[in-house]
Formats: sequence, structure tokens, C-alpha cells
Amino acid sequence: MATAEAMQQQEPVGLQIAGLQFSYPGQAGPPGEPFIRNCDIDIPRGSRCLLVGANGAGKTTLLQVLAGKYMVSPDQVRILGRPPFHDMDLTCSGQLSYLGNSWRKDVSFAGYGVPLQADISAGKMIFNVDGVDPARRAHLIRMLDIDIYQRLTTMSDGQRRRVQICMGLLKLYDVLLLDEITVDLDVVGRLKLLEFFRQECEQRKTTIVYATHIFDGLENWVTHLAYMENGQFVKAGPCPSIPEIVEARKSGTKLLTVFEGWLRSEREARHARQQSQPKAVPGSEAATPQRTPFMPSKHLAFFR
Ligand SMILES: Nc1ncnc2c1ncn2[C@@H]1O[C@H](COP(=O)(O)OP(=O)(O)OP(=O)(O)O)[C@@H](O)[C@H]1O
Repeated sequence: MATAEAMQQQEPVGLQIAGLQFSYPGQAGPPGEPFIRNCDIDIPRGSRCLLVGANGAGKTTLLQVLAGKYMVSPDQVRILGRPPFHDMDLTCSGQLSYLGNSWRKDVSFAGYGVPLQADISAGKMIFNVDGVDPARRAHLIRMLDIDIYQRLTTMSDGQRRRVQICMGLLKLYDVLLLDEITVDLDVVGRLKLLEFFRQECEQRKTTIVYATHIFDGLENWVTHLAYMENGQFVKAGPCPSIPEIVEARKSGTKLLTVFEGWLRSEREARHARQQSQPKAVPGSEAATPQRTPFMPSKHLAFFR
């Protein structure tokens, strides 16, 4: 009998990265290379890909490139077969959506023309969004346990976050890019949301890429994995193709333990490299970090 993962292999590709190269203006990768590089992967529709890596590895940068926020060559990123920067209809039509941390920081505005910190109730905020299936709206409000009569100004960070997530999920999406959106949620809220995402993938073939540092409850949730180190994938693909994940599933080892091992090895290797480099004399040219000058003709990054 075909496994769920084998069946997903037969699905059309939801998201494809091939030969992607990207740097922020002035940002240098290794000598002669861009910061984001070697990030090739095919993620079939209906898959849930976990994006992991140390702080600064490039997860948010990659998700924002996938979301079409920065220009890269059209053949380097395809979402549902289309380039996200050039094909603005992907985001305008709601097929592609990015829910990120910046949303949380940017609390004065949550989209849809409504100030999030206005002295109004959660219900007024949520019901302000047009063209929403009422059953989906009711399901989200129940699943996220939102008190629609509570005023936004009286909410805790986590309660306000639930309203933001609810608004972000009201419309139907084919590809969801999630950038650490569950940090403020309590355990039950987080597990319910993960279950909701699983149903979206299984029933509607939504494709999800989820960057997070919280691994509880993801053992049997994730179908694909991409582990980033310093702007590139060092392990990536369907879970059955990654030996450490296969082994962890067999032995019942937690994902947290696997990722902790990878991150510790990465850190030790980095420290060993730093130790082996010749010490720079403070104040000398070698001690001053050199930045690549911004050259518009060489950098393809244009901000939307
Ligand atoms: N707008 C920007 N301009 C220049 N460099 C940036 C910009 N945003 C991020 N960076 C740099 O890009 C690198 C990757 O950052 P990014 O936010 O993508 O990492 P991350 O893996 O999401 O980290 P974290 O787990 O801490 O959220 C970092 O070195 C960061 O300083």
C-alpha cells in the first residue's frame, strides 16, 4: 500500500527552488558567493516542510524571497509553477500568503485597512474581512478560542496574536509561508493550529513551509525538512530521505534532540574554524570587518 509520503511524491510541485542566489545589498556570503545559495528543493502540493537553522541562518530571508518580496531570476523560485516576484497575481489572488513575525512587530496595522490596536472588539476586526466563507470563519474563531467580544486593547500578546493568525487564515490559500508564528501561543493553541494546518494540507492540498525554533508536536507533522546553515541548505528533502530523521522516527527520538545535535556540531565547527584563523591585531585592517560595497548593477535585490 502506498504511504501518504509516497503519494505526496506524485502530487504536482507546490514550491520549487532551483539555483537560487540572493544577498541583501552590501551583504557578503563566502568569498565570491551570495548569502543565499545551494537551497534547491521540490516540495509537492499538500506537503508540510519544516525550515530549521540557527539564528541568522537565513530562514526569514528565504521565506521572504519565496513570498516574492525580493526580485530573483524567475526560474530560481516557482510557486505553483509561477515566479512569485514577477507574478503578482499569486499574492493578490490569495494563492500565496506569508505570515511572519514582522506582522507581530508591526502591530499598528494588520492588513485589510483596520488598525489592530484600535479600541474595537476582536469580532469587529475579524468580521471586517470581505469574501470569507462563514463556516471557515466560525471554525477559525472556535479553533483559536477567540472571544470576539473582547476589545483588542485589553488583550494579552497571545490573545492578540490569535486574532492576527485568524485574520491571516480567513481566506483560502494554496501555499502558506509561516515564519515562527506560534511563539506567543499556549500549548493547546499551538497544537490546535498545527492540526488545522495538517487538515488544510490533507483536504485542500495546501503547501506549507514553516520556520520555527519550537519543535514540540512536530514529529509526525512534518513531511519535508530543510536545515539551513549560513544561507544554504545542508540537509533538505522528504523526511524519508534524511537518515537522521528516519533513525529518530524508528527509535522514538525527539526532533528537538536531532536538531540540537546538528546545531551543536555546527557551532563547534564554526568555533574551531575561528580558532584556527590567525589573530588580527586590534585596529589593523585585518581586524576591521570588510563589507562588500553596494553596486546596483551587481545586486539583484529590489525592495517591494
Ligand atoms: N534587511 C536586511 N538587510 C541586510 N541584512 C539582513 C537583513 N535582514 C536580515 N539580514 C541578515 O541576513 C542574515 C539572515 O537573517 P535571517 O533573518 O534571514 O535569519 P533567520 O534564520 O531567520 O534568523 P532567526 O532564527 O534569528 O530569525 C543575518 O545575518 C541578518 O543579519
